[in-house]
Amino acid sequence: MKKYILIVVLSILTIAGAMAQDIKKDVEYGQYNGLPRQDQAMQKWRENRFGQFIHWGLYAIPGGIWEGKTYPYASEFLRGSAKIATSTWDSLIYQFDIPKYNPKEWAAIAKNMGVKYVTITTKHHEGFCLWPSEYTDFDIENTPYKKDLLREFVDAYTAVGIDVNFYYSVLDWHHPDWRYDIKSDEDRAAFERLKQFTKNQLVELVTRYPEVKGLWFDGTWDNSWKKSGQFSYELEKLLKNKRPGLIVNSRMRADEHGSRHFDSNGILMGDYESGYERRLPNPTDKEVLTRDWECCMTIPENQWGYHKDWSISHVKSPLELIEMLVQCTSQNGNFLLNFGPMGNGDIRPEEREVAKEIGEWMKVNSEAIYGCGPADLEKQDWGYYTYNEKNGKVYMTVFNNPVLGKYKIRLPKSHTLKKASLITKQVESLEIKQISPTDYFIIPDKINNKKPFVIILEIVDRASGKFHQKALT
Ligand SMILES: C[C@@H]1O/C(=N\OC(=O)Nc2ccccc2)[C@@H](O)[C@H](O)[C@@H]1O
Repeated sequence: MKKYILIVVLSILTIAGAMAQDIKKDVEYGQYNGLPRQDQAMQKWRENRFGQFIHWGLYAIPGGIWEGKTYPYASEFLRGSAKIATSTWDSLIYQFDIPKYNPKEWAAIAKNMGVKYVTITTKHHEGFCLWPSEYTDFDIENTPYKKDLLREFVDAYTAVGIDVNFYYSVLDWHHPDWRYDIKSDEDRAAFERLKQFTKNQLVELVTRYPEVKGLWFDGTWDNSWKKSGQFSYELEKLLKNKRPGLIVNSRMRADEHGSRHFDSNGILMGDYESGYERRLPNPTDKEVLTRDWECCMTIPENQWGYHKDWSISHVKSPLELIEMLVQCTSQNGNFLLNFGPMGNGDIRPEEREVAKEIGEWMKVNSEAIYGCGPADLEKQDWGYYTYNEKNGKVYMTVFNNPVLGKYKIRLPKSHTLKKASLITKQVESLEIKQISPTDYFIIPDKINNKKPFVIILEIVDRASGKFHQKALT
C-alpha cells in the first residue's frame, strides 16, 4: 500500500513541477524592448564583429607584482591578491603620469589589427576614473597627467572610424558607500547614495562623450545590485533616452527577483549577451544563433590588466585568436580581444605583435568577417562557415586540412553549389565534385596553406536560382 501512495505523491509532484515551469513569472523589471534589435545602431554593432577591449587603470602600474612578489591571479585584482590597504593602493594615483600614452598610436594599432569597435574601462572595480568626474576626486584630474585622457582616446579612435564603447564597473572598491549586500538600514542608506553616484557618473559619461555607442557594465554580481532591479531597469531607460541608439550589455541588469543576464522568464536583458568571458560556445551550439552575443577574451590565460610577467600562463597565439574570431562570427557573435596597456601608457611588444599578425590576416580575409553571420549549414571539420546576407556569399574559412585532401560540404537538397573561388592563392585551384544529392567535395590541386584561408561559395536555391538565404531560425 505504501508503495502505491509513494507513486501517487511522486506523480503529483512531477505534474506540479511541470506546470510551474510553464507559468510565466510576474516580471516587472525584466526585458522591455523586443530583441534582436533591428535599428541601425545595433545593425552596425552586429556588422562590426571584431572589437578591441582595453583594461587600463592604476593596476597597470604594479602589473601583478608587489614588494617583489609575483601574483599570478588577474593583475587588476592585485589589490586583493596582495592584501594591500586601500590607502596604499589609492596612492598609486600619484604615479599615474603615463609619459608613453599616445592615443593616436593606440588607434592606429587597433585600425591595422582590423577592429571596428573598442571598449575601454572608464572605471574598473578599483574606482579610479579615466575621465575628470564631477562626482569624485579619484580620477585622472588628480594624477600627474591631469588631462582628460578619455577625451583624447575617444577623439583618436573616432578619427580612424572605430566605434567607441565604455566599460563601467558598478562595483567600486574605493567608494565608502559600496555594500556587498543590504542587511541593515545603514546599508540601505549607503547603497542608495552609491546608486545615485553611479547614475550621476553614467549620465556624465554619455553627456560628456556623446560619441559613445555603448555601455559595457560589469561588477554587478553582488546581492546589493541584484536587489536593485527596478533601479537598474529605470537607469537603462534613462541612459537610452539621453543617448538614443545606445547599446547595453546583459551584465547591467538583474530583474526584481535577482536574475542576471536573463530575466526570471529566461528573456535576455540588455541588447546582447555578455556571459562568454574567456570562453566560447560549443562550435555546433545552435541556441546562441538566436540572439546577439559577444565573447570577451584575454591574450594570456587570465590577465585583463597589464601583468609584467606573461610567462606565468599560456599566451594565445594570433592563430588561436583568429580562429576564435571566425567561430564567433559563424555563430552570430562578436569577438572582443583584450589589450592591457602598461602603467606608462605604452602598448607591450607582445600585444603589438598579436595586433600586427591578426591585422595581416584581416587585410586579406576580412570579407568573411565584417557584415557576416551564421550560414545555417552543417558544420564540417575543416573550419567554419560565415555568410553575408547582403551579397549572398558563403565563406568557408579553413583551419584544419583534411587527410582526405578534399573539403566536404553538405547543402540542403534544395540548393546547389554553383561556384567555389579563393580570396588568396593559398591553394592553386579548386575542383567541385558532387558526390550525392546533398554532398560535395571541394578539391584543391594541392594543399600547401600555412595560414587559415577562405573559399568563397556561391550556393543557389534550385527553384528560385537565387543565392543561399539563411533559413529564418
Ligand atoms: C571582463 C572582466 O570582467 C570581470 N568579471 O567578470 C565576471 O565576473 N564575469 C562573469 C561572471 C559570472 C558569469 C559570467 C561572467 C572583471 O572582474 C575582470 O576584471 C574583467 O573586467
